[in-house]
Amino acid sequence: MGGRLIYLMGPSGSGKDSLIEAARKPLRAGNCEVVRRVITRSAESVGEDAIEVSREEFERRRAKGDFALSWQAHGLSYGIPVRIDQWLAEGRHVLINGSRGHLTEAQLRYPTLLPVLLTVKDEALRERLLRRGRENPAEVEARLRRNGLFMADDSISNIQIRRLDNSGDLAGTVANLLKLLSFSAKPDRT
Ligand SMILES: Nc1ncnc2c1ncn2[C@@H]1O[C@H](COP(=O)(O)OP(=O)(O)O)[C@@H](O)[C@H]1O
Ligand SMILES: O=P(O)(O)OC[C@H]1O[C@H](OP(=O)(O)OP(=O)(O)O)[C@H](O)[C@@H]1O
Repeated sequence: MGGRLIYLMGPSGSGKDSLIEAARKPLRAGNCEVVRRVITRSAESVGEDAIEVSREEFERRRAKGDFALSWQAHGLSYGIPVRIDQWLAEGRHVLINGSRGHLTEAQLRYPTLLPVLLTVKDEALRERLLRRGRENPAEVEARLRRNGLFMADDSISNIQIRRLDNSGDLAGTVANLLKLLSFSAKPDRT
């Protein structure tokens, strides 16, 4: 029986990377792999544990079929390595840092994926993005605008999405994620 794809999504700055880092060990212990994304983010940027490549290299890998899923946002390209298919076939669950804008396409390829939406109160989002300090103020505003578009568009709420609030402390969010997955990620529910 195959594993289940856990599709974590949420606005930039909501805490997806922080949550993934904090939950990595218990997820592994629960038979859930976390995949490193391939991103065309410049090498000097700090941030998630991702594989940074040039645009040319990204396109080369995409054309070669290296990605199970790929999308563009914030002027960057993001790819999910195709090795996740092997893990899923072996019965392991896989958690990915996904995109709200790519959810529909992702569901076409993975009909049983579990969509988990990380939310955070509006006022905290700008503050977190600014505190992270990776983007300049204009880029932060662009991310907030993008989030506003998703909030105004109810298309991502047409399917059953598990919501996880990260407005409080991270440890609480980790505990809630693990609780949610221990219930939802069982193979017999796929
Ligand atoms: N629960 C939390 N409480 C306070 N700060 C948080 C929390 N979760 C994340 N952060 C901080 O918010 C910023 C954005 O988090 P990050 O994980 O980079 O978000 P994302 O990956 O969704 O863009 C980081 O500076 C991070 O340390
Ligand atoms: O369609 P959306 O839901 O808006 O998502 C667009 C992209 O933004 C997020 O990345 P990330 O949080 O890494 O963006 P960042 O570059 O601001 O960190 C998410 O993981 C997607 O790759």
